[in-house]
Formats: sequence, structure tokens, C-alpha cells
Amino acid sequence: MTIQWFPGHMAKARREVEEKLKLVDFVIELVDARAPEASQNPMLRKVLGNKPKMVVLMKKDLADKSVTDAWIRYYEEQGTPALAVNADEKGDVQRVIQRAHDMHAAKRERWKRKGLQNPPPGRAMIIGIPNVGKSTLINRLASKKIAKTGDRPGVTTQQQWIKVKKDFELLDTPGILWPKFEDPQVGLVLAAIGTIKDQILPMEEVATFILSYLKEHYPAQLSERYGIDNLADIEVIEMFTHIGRIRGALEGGGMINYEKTYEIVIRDLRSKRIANVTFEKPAAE
Ligand SMILES: Nc1nc2c(ncn2[C@@H]2O[C@H](COP(=O)(O)OP(=O)(O)OP(=O)(O)O)[C@@H](O)[C@H]2O)c(=O)[nH]1
Repeated sequence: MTIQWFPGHMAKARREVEEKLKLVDFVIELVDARAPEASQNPMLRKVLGNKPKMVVLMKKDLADKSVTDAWIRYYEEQGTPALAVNADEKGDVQRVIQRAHDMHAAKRERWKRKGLQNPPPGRAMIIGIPNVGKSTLINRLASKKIAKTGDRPGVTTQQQWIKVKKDFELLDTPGILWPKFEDPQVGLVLAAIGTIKDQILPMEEVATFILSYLKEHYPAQLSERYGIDNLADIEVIEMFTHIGRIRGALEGGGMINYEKTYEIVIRDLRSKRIANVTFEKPAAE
């Protein structure tokens, strides 16, 4: 199974990112804390060249905290600053600002040593795949401080900068890149977390993947949400029947409406009704 989606936009998106990259000192890459590998940009490393990046694991409130901590250790061990964020937590947003400030500290010091008393602010852009939380984070970082600081010479399109802090400015539009999607397993994970549009993969496959994954890794969530406890004896198809019945996904004659049941499971996972679930662990763990 090969998933094809917005292929036409890819080359254009990459060109746009490359153009914007010329304007910034470093990059803030957003990934989904529930699937940091699947939700990353496979081309980013190449596109970035030597440009420094920090990673923000978004939607930490939906992910398994212990695995999120393991991912942060993993990135930091590789020398990439990383932190997890729930966009609704002010403290998390403040930490992004602090880390972004730190990203530019060495350059600022070099400038100062060379005698520049007021070095220019560090400029950054946010990059990530669709639906990862880019606009949300930009808005939270901007708060009420949106300032038009003008464009830089040599760029035809006007770029707006958000003055987040005295020495940190953010490009007001994010760079959008695509996740890797050749691997069917990755496709299922991306569909489960809501990156891939629902029409692309059959709901049945996505919902089956979710229940099988929960059965293996997060049985407590199945118990809490659906009262399914006797996991050793229950097949996924029986779980759907049970869920359809308790959630009233029925059609004429009391038959289970399975399509509706698949939708319920997928919606439960994408909202906080089934939380603390992560689909990928770092390789070393
Ligand atoms: N639970 C949770 N939801 C979040 C968080 N951040 C963003 N979201 C939600 O994720 C969805 C997508 O957020 P956006 O900010 O629109 O994502 P985007 O990356 O700009 O999306 P595109 O415009 O499609 O590229 C929205 O429903 C947000 O409310 C978070 O930290 N936790």
C-alpha cells in the first residue's frame, strides 16, 4: 500500500522552506509527541544544512509522559535541544522562549566579543508537518507582542517578524513539510493521530490498528474508556462489537453499525478521551 497525498505541493513547499531558511538563524521543528519519528520531516536534515534546530514535541498532554521524557533524552543525547509542550500551558510556552533564547546565545556572545554592543535578535522559524500545532504555537508565542519589524533586503515577499522577546524574533508564517508516508505502519500512525485526512486510509484499518495497539501497549486505557478487561480472551472484532453496543452505534434491528464504531474509536483517540498514548519509542529504549 502506498499512500499518495498532496504530492503536488511537496516541491513547492520545500522551495518555500528553503527561501525562508535564508532569513533565519535557527529552526524550531515541531513534531507530535505521540509519534515523533512518523511526524518528522524526512527531508529536513538535508534542507537545513548547518542551520541549528531545536525540537518541540507538541501535544504532550495526549502522549505517554514517560515515553515523552525518553524522547527528550534521546534528542538531547544527539545534541539537539528538545522540550515537550502543551500549548495550553503558559509555562511550556515560556520554556520554548527560554530555549530559543539559548539557541542564539553563542552567536550573540561572539558578536559582543567582536565589539557589537547591541547584536541583532536571533531569528527563527517554525517548521512542521500539517496539523502538528504550528499556528497554535506561533499564536501563543506571539501573545500580544506582534510587531512588524519589516523585511530583509534581497527578499521579494515581505516577511513579518513577531518580536517574542528583545533578542528573539519569529517568522509569522511556518514552514510546512510533509511526513514520510511510504511505510504502511507509519501511515496508520499518522492517520491515528489525525495528520492524514480520513478519506486516505479506510477507517476500519485505522481503528483496528488503534485497538490492537492499545491492547498490546495500553490495556489500562481500554479498560477505562470501554470497560474491556479480559484482554487475553478478546479479539479486536469483539471489541468493536462491545464498543458499538455500549456506545449505541446501532442500526435497525439492533445490529452494530461498525462504520460508526470505527469513527468513535478514532475520535476518542484524537481527543483527550483516550490520552497518555504514544505510538513510537526511541530506538535505544
Ligand atoms: N491537545 C493538544 N492539542 C493541540 C496542541 N497544540 C495544538 N493542538 C491542536 O492541534 C490542532 C492543529 O493545530 P494547528 O495549530 O492548526 O496546526 P498546524 O500545524 O498549524 O496545522 P496546518 O495549518 O494544517 O499546517 C488544533 O486542533 C489545535 O487546537 C497541544 O499542545 N495539545
